[in-house]
Amino acid sequence: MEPRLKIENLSKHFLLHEQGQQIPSCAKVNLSVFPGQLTALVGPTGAGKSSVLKCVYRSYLPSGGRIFYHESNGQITDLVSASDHSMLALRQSEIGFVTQFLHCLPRKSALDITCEPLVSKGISMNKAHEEAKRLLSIMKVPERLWGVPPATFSGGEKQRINLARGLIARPRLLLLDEPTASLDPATTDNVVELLQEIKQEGVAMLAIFHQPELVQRLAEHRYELTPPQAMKTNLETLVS
Ligand SMILES: Nc1ncnc2c1ncn2[C@@H]1O[C@H](COP(=O)(O)OP(=O)(O)OP(=O)(O)O)[C@@H](O)[C@H]1O
Repeated sequence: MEPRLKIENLSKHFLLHEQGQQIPSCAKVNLSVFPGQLTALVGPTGAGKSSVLKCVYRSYLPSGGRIFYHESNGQITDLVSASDHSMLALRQSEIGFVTQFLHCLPRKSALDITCEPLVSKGISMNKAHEEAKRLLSIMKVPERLWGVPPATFSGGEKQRINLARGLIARPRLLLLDEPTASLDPATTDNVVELLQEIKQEGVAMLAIFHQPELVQRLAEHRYELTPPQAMKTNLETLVS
């Protein structure tokens, strides 16, 4: 089977100019993600797991390597060198990212926030509302909260909205950064079931889970990262 995502020799480091220091974040990462399967990123704190996801989504610009993504039109795009315009288009139509945190416009109801990705794909508001209600029920968000803006929700409630919104449009590649971190066991079980359901639909996933038990239940592949060595560098050497 062809991978939907193939990462080759990916590295990311940050340059702290004031301290004259280079902070390595991840290095020599090589992995593949296949349609209908989940690859889990594992490793200790600071090993660079989130940085890998951010490089794929291009919130971070990689320092080296290649990230090949197989688009729905058959084209293979290197996400390291793709234009910002192409990246935005892929984020809108094919690549989704669910983190622990919900960033959204104030004064929009939880239901409308959940619907947004479907509506922007041209699905009617009625259909989008129906699917959003199905997902919010699975996530055990109480119905009384559906019409309320999530700004005042608890951490766990916000995370449920975030997940429902991230899954509703069925991206072809789904990046998950500890999506169940503040959920109770019953809701976590529902999320696992939902992720299994969308895996069967062919969605490819690259994910970080806090609980090793979830890796065991959901992942076809594991990729272990080790923290790269911190380097103190002379900035003059770096820029020359
Ligand atoms: N924006 C940034 N600026 C500077 N350093 C960063 C930045 N983002 C990440 N790092 C550094 O890169 C390293 C890897 O961080 P990252 O968050 O990717 O690790 P992680 O494996 O996801 O950790 P955790 O399991 O604790 O979430 C850390 O040393 C971190 O301090």
